[in-house]
Amino acid sequence: MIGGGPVGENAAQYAIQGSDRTAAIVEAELVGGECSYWACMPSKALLVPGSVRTLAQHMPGLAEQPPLDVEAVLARRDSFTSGWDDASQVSWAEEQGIEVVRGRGTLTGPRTVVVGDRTLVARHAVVLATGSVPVSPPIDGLAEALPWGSRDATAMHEVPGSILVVGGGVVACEAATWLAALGARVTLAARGGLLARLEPEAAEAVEAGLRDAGVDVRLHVDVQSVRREDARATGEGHVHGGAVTTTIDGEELRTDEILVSTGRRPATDGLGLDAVGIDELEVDGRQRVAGGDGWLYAAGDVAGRWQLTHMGKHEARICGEVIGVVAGGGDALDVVGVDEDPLTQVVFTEPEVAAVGITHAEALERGMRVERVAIDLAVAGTALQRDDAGGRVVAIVDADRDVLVGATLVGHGVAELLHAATVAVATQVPLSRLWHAVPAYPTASEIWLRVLEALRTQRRAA
Ligand SMILES: Cc1cc2nc3c(=O)[nH]c(=O)nc-3n(C[C@H](O)[C@H](O)[C@H](O)COP(=O)(O)OP(=O)(O)OC[C@H]3O[C@@H](n4cnc5c(N)ncnc54)[C@H](O)[C@@H]3O)c2cc1C
Ligand SMILES: NC(=O)c1ccc[n+]([C@@H]2O[C@H](COP(=O)([O-])OP(=O)(O)OC[C@H]3O[C@@H](n4cnc5c(N)ncnc54)[C@H](O)[C@@H]3O)[C@@H](O)[C@H]2O)c1
Repeated sequence: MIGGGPVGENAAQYAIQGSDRTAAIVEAELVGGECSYWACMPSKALLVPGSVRTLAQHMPGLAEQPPLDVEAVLARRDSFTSGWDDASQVSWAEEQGIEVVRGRGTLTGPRTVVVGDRTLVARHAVVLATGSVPVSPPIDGLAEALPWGSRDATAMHEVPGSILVVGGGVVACEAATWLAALGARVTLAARGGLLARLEPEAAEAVEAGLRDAGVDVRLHVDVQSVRREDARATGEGHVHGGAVTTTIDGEELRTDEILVSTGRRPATDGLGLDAVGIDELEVDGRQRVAGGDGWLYAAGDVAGRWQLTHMGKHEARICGEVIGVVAGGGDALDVVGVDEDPLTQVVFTEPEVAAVGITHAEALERGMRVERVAIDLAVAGTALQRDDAGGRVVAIVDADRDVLVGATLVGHGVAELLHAATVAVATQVPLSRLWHAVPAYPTASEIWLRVLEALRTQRRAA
């Protein structure tokens, strides 16, 4: 494996488990990758305290909430990143029989990876699991201002008094949420709307939530130039010098810091793809790289299908299984591929967004005869959980096959409601059967009964 993030770890484990094969993970930084140290884990650790406080604020009987104790929140975040020490993950790899090779790996020929002065030659396969790197827009003066990236925001050691978050995707929305909860004055500037790839209900609710939290949300704007006279490389997670002046649609904004969260691209620089005759990295449903002659695989962010840990690990499990089957003389096609598997995602903002499968717009693009149901997230189970319960559920149905192909929930705590919809979408259970899956009372899951009832009403009216 080149790259020891969650995907490289999982692919290695699945490729060798139950066999006498061996695996090596080549890792340039920390085993556990971006996810463990600068992405999923620290970001969620920073978001949970704010979410708990908002819940308490809407729960009669709980004392008035003081501001968050920033030091305690950052210390808890540090415990989730093990102080940026990967010793436990290295031990895990070694226990699985996986060797960890420190350094940057480069392909130099078929099955051959060079790491420093070491050359590793794989008997069966090489898996590219190098993740992704942030992209920075070509804004005048931005690079010279030494802006924060997502690593600074997740590994934050001091909370800037004020910060401009550039971008309208998941990183921007989540980072604006935790920065505001921790006391920063936040402005968010995006060139489009928020969370553009999700149902419009998600963007509307997240925008309202950010505004409620005091974030100045500026959408469909042009960030034209950035000026920072006193830019200093003070280190990751520290404010990088003096004030930043940003021109947005001709208007100047002065903040203590600026965070760039404008997307990521596959980490293929310096990987040596040209040495093995590959111009562009493309994978099939079994994670085999096109043009790789059967020995080269890619999974996770670098493979370019999606940029999510759980989806990358799903690819890794299939990739590892395929490697094992092929090494044992079998056919890769014996393993069911990932092609048709639905995407699941949770955006951990206030309110949360949880989505599976395709949106209404995607269903129409595919030429489906589609039914869309959108109802309020209002059942006894949600109302009991908090006084400001609310939100929406959108269900997308393929009318010809009578199956759910997409669902989006927007509301507090909806993350844990998603898997029921995921099971329905992934297994394509006919809705007539789903009617017999009775949700317990009074739980939030009753919302799925309401969706089916709304669909019946809609059908009767049509
Ligand atoms: C702020 C933020 C929050 C996120 N939150 C979530 C979330 O809540 N849930 C979710 O599902 N996803 C989340 N993501 C996305 C998630 O982090 C990625 O999808 C996931 O990390 C991808 O895993 P990976 O193993 O493919 O890559 P990575 O985790 O990036 O790991 C790749 C590893 O490869 C190493 N590497 C790269 N090149 C080389 C080389 N040439 N030689 C040796 N090693 C190399 C890197 O050092 C790194 O350790 C978040 C992303 C960000 C930025
Ligand atoms: N909870 C989660 O699962 C989670 C959390 C964080 C990140 N992620 C993953 O990480 C990936 C990267 O996230 P991201 O938010 O960086 O990327 P993204 O592609 O989701 O969003 C990029 C945003 O930046 C905006 N943008 C681009 N150029 C701009 C400019 N010049 N000025 C203003 N806005 C500009 C785009 O319009 C878009 O809104 C996502 O694909 C997501 O899957 C997941």
